[in-house]
Amino acid sequence: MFSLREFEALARERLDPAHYDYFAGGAGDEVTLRANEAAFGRLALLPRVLRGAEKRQLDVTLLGRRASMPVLVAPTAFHRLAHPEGERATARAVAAAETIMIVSMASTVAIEDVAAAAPEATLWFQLYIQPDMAFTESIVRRAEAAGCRALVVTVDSSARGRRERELRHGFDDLPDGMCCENLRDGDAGVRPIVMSPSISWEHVHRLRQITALPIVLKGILHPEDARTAILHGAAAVMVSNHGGRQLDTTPATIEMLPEIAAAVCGAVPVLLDGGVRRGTDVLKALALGADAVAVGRPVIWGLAADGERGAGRVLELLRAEIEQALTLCGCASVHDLDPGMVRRPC
Ligand SMILES: Cc1cc2nc3c(=O)[nH]c(=O)nc-3n(C[C@H](O)[C@H](O)[C@H](O)COP(=O)(O)O)c2cc1C
Ligand SMILES: O=C(O)C(=O)c1ccccc1
Repeated sequence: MFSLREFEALARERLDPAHYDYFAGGAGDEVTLRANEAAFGRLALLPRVLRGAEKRQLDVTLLGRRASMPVLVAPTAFHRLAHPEGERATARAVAAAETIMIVSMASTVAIEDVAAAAPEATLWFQLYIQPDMAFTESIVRRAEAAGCRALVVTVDSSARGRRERELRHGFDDLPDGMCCENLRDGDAGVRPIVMSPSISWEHVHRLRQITALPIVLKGILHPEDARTAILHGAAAVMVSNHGGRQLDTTPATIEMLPEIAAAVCGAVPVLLDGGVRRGTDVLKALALGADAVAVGRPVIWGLAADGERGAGRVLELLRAEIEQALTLCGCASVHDLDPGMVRRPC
């Protein structure tokens, strides 16, 4: 396997078609799903030459934790649909790669068990704020106790995206023996995840009173919301359109990045996900103002192909591609990239 795309092809062969389409699909006409990847393709890298740097530095520090490269694992639900070890395998691959896994609130392995499977991994916990704030607080306590280092609050999901591939397969529940383990509520069983239109900045404010963990807001697309996020004490913002799975026809994330980076103006780290498939995509995002990126589907394709090894291989392919592209761009470090190295051909 020599590229992330080959993993997707293999995953498609291996997975139940309903599960493949759950992972691969987007909302509506999948305009945004395609736009995320296509927008990277329209950008050109403008390399510098003869800058004589022997070694390259890929590591970054985010919210006080080192990652060996500027690539995180985005939160994605239901890893056990891709591999029996599920999120345990992903976390082990992330620990070996020395990067950061954002564990989905909708993981099919409980956050405590993900942490136990990979004690060395840096884990952040993704949260959909539930209107029942007492229940939200109990989930936050579990994430804290499991050793998660940040809360990544997803803010692009005031309703569930309408994904026609899921509707066509009638995919609306996990198979027997699998559930959202983080949603267990004592004798009440497993609660459904509520995506509520009532969630507001006020809830972010209340969450900050509940926990001392840094709060990352995921799903920011409007520069004005990036400014508001900082005013509300966000420790980082994540530019994301949920991989095209929520509101269709939003812009590609890489297209909004320059404006958001300008609005944030270095106040907090800026992360980006959506359509990152190559090391050159990572360089473009860093050049345009991201501190790091995250990958969603590619990790699932790796997991489906070969469990921990496959997810690990996906991360190592990206690392090798980043190192290669940095070298050819004349950069000794990921910090040497700047907006002048990215061109949009007219
Ligand atoms: C199958 C799948 C499940 C996802 N589940 C979640 C989730 O539980 N929480 C969340 O915040 N984002 C979720 N996302 C969105 C990802 O975090 C991320 O924004 C997106 O996948 C990035 O795009 P990429 O897949 O093109 O890399 C999911 C995405 C996919 C593909
Ligand atoms: O599928 C998704 O994109 C997603 O975010 C999600 C949220 C809750 C449960 C399952 C998946």
